[in-house]
Amino acid sequence: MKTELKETMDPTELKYLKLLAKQFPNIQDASREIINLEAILNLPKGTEHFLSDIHGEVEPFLHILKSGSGIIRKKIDEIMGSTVSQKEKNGLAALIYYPQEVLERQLVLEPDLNDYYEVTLHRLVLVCREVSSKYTRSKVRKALPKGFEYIMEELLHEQENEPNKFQYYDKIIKTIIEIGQAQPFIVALSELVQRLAIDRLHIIGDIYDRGSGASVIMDKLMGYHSVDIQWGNHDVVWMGACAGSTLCIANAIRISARYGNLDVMEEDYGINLLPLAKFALETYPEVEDQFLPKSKEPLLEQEAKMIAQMHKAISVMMFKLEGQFILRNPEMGMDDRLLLDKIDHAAGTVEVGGKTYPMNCRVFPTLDPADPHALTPEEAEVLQKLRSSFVGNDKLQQHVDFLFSHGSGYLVFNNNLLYHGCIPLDEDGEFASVRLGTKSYKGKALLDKFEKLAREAYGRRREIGEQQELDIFWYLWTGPYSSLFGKKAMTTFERYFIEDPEAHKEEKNPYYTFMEDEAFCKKVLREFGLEDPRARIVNGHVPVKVRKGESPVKANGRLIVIDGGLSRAYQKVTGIAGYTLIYNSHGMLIAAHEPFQSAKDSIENGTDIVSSLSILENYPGRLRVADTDVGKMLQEDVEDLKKLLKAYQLGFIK
Ligand SMILES: O=P(O)(O)OC[C@H]1O[C@](O)(COP(=O)(O)O)[C@@H](O)[C@@H]1O
Ligand SMILES: [Mn+2]
Repeated sequence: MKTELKETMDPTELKYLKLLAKQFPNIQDASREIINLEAILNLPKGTEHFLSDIHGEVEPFLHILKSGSGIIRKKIDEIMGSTVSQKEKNGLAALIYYPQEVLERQLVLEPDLNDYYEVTLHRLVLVCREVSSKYTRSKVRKALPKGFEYIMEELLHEQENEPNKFQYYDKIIKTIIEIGQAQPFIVALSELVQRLAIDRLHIIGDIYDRGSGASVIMDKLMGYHSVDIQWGNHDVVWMGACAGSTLCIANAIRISARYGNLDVMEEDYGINLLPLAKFALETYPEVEDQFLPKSKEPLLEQEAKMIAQMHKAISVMMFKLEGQFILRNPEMGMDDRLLLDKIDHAAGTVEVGGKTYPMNCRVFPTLDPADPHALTPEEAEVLQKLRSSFVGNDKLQQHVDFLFSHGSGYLVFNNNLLYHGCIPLDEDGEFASVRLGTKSYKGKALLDKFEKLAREAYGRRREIGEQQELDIFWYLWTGPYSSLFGKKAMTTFERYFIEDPEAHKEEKNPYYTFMEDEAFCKKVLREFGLEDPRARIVNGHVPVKVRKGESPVKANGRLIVIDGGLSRAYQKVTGIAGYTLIYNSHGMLIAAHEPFQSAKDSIENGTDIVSSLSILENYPGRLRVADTDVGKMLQEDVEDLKKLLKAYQLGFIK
């Protein structure tokens, strides 16, 4: 037997097993690990949570995150059934989401606080047990808050239904209250429920722009236990801005001005906008309506006026820089976006796509018709100052570093393909072939190349002398074959300066027609190595117009679009406040969210924002860790360990 194995054992394999033996130096250790891994493989698959197009809307984002898109409320229902009133269940959910705030209110409202604490602690432990039941003890232990680990473990694993254990269990809870630790304990348990309810968070792009809270959202994501991000077109603008692209910087400021968020930009990132303000006040004394901010809160007239002036100043700079970008990158095929040179200043018209339109504005004091894309010395100076504010910005850099370390252009994860925009197609539905440098790329290779170029540009940002080296970020924002943008052109210029809505239309890539087709989606999935009939594409970027009868589920369930419009500015178009997706061991659920009132409303009235959770697919058997990507790796580990065990048993390794 021994010789037989010796003859068949590959020397490289033996070498590998000897290395493995350093980690598991004897039969007992290797056996224990095999048993441990086999047990993990049989646990139910962890819950994944998908969010997209957050667009700086921090309050609804946090609420969706805290509530696990309704998963926690569902668990409460399952545990409490109809033994507890709806009102109490809502109250418990609100407590789990906002423990500090709810407890503060209870201090005033509750006639018998100790009784409230006791009931609440008992209930929280039940919920906590339920959400932790999917994990190994060791994983739960690692998630336990410092200081409370021991007691929490006791509570989570005690069988209080056993008569001789009940008193012990009950005493722990009573003592927590007696020694004045109920509040911190409730907070810790609530946060633990939030933490354990979701095993992995996926953000399908567009964290930035429109709303005011992107920086807070990034901080939250950086502290989250397990997250990946697929870059959105709005995110790459900020990534490019951080790398020093003046064009991306101008665009980030333009959008912040458009939505009245310049103050947040100054407060959150410490961007010094004074040079821009000074220049704008001197250069554009008149206010034009199209540059007034679309702000949720009414602004003081004077403030709105000043933002409008800055908005116009930075937009003109952006159009000039975009013109320079187009001229230095002829192969990118964006000549049709050269528009400043198509303005007839005397007639007050502009020619776009062979059609002449009247312009709603004739005031372009910094524009030289002979050289329309040249910056004036003052504009160049303003941009240089803004650039140094962005490039030397520690906080922005931390956020963008995180977008690079935890983000990518697309992701294949547990049988799903995740990306923000699209796979660029030709008119006939074939993967479009795009020339980048000396070669052409299409399908997966194109997305890989985009990502590689962005990573390289960011990695080299400190050595970069020419703006051209950062142009990949602008192409990803608005290029006709950008996988993040997915449209032929962005009509920003037209939407500022031409009244005719015909000129504002943006033509979508044929992808958005083909995405409805099951055979096409399967082809995309195959391109990314997903052959399983249950594989799916999860897409963001295009608001689902529920109001017009659109559905987030396309192509017989092979593709799901989860941009329902968290962005408040888009809710009138969509009719709801966004979709999110849950993928747990039972299957997939889509949560459709109603517009979010406020965290205050949830705290005071127990209101939630999930309007409905609908089942997209229910698997007949439960999915196990063995069915996941991590599970596949663990299975390989088990195989290796079994070989090691055999090598020990047969004496190849002593
Ligand atoms: O409504 P706004 O903020 O002016 O933005 C409109 C622009 O946003 C875009 O839709 C891109 O943003 P999204 O990625 O959120 O769709 C452009 O295509 C369009 O020109
Ligand atoms: Mn987008």
